[in-house]
Amino acid sequence: MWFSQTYWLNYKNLKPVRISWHKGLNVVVGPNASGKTNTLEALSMLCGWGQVQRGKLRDLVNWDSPGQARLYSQFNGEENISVVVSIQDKRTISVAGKQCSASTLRLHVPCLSFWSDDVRLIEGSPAIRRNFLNHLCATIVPLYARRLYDYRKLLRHKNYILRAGRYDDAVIKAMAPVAAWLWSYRRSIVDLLKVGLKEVSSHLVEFDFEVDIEEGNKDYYEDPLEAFYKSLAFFKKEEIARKVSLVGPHRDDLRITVKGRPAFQALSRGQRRKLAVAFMMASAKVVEYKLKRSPIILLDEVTAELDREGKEQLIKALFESNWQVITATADEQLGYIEDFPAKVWHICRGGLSA
Ligand SMILES: Nc1ncnc2c1ncn2[C@@H]1O[C@H](COP(=O)(O)OP(=O)(O)OP(=O)(O)O)[C@@H](O)[C@H]1O
Repeated sequence: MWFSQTYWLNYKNLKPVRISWHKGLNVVVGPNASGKTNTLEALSMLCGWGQVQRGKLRDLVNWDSPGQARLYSQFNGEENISVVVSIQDKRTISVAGKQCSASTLRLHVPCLSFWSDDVRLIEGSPAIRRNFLNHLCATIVPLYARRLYDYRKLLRHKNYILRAGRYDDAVIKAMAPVAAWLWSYRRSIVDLLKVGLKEVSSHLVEFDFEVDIEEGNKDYYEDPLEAFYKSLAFFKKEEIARKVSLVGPHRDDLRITVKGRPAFQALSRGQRRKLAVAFMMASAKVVEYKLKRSPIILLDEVTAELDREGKEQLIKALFESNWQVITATADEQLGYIEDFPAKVWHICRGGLSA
């Protein structure tokens, strides 16, 4: 899928403008605070995702013109559809004139984004890697988001009971099938992610690395349901003593190593950024394998901290991906790379132009 035309009104600092996007690689160049992230955020919302930073929906409406913010897009590709997103105190989405949910829209237009903080995928806490996996799994199967929500609700309840100094087998019984489902699904996606990483990383990273999922204190048993019960039995005393739930998908992590060492120790910042981008591109491959649709890729400040060679490698890899990629950068020199294979857009004070 790809954005063919967009139009926005009253969205943050963005000036109303009709844009006909290039089907391949697009680069939005502009100084700080010009509206690059806002542009990518508006595009991401048109694909059914939420705000980049937590806050009220009302904060997305232009401060000087209270009312509604409206985003429009025509998508082409595996399907030709028009999408309208209206934002005020709540968000409403319509696809081809009919109201629909964000998760349904995400299935029509799979979109993966990489925000400047996502470089922490390699060096940050396990929660960041779990979020990455959750985002990918939910893009492919909307039911995943529902199961995750149910699991988190049960987990909160279990922790509440543990804090009260009790242990409740009924909660465990309710949690077990959901935990087993999440573990199985995550593992199948990580297996595909490894295939995707093999395909994309040779163009992007010059070092070998290993990836695997580390399931939250799970003992090895073929059947994940059995593994959940057996691991819980093993950790029961410790859970009661520490008053916290220690076994389950909420403790999962993606183990990323280079020559047996954690990647965050073994790699420079630029290398970590390249590896994070490789993960993002590999996840786009997974979406393509599973949904049989080309994903749209949104990248914010992805070339920061890369040397000239790294930037050229990345641009080449993005160009050759055959996906629609829209990337934003403050790096004015990027557009001047020789034979630059992208459509360059300029943004200044919220006004986007060719
Ligand atoms: N609701 C709003 N109405 C009007 N302006 C807003 C609103 N919300 C945010 N802004 C402004 O949008 C401006 C641009 O933000 P954005 O994050 O897109 O910049 P950027 O081009 O990505 O900058 P940087 O290169 O520094 O990351 C900010 O200066 C912010 O004050």
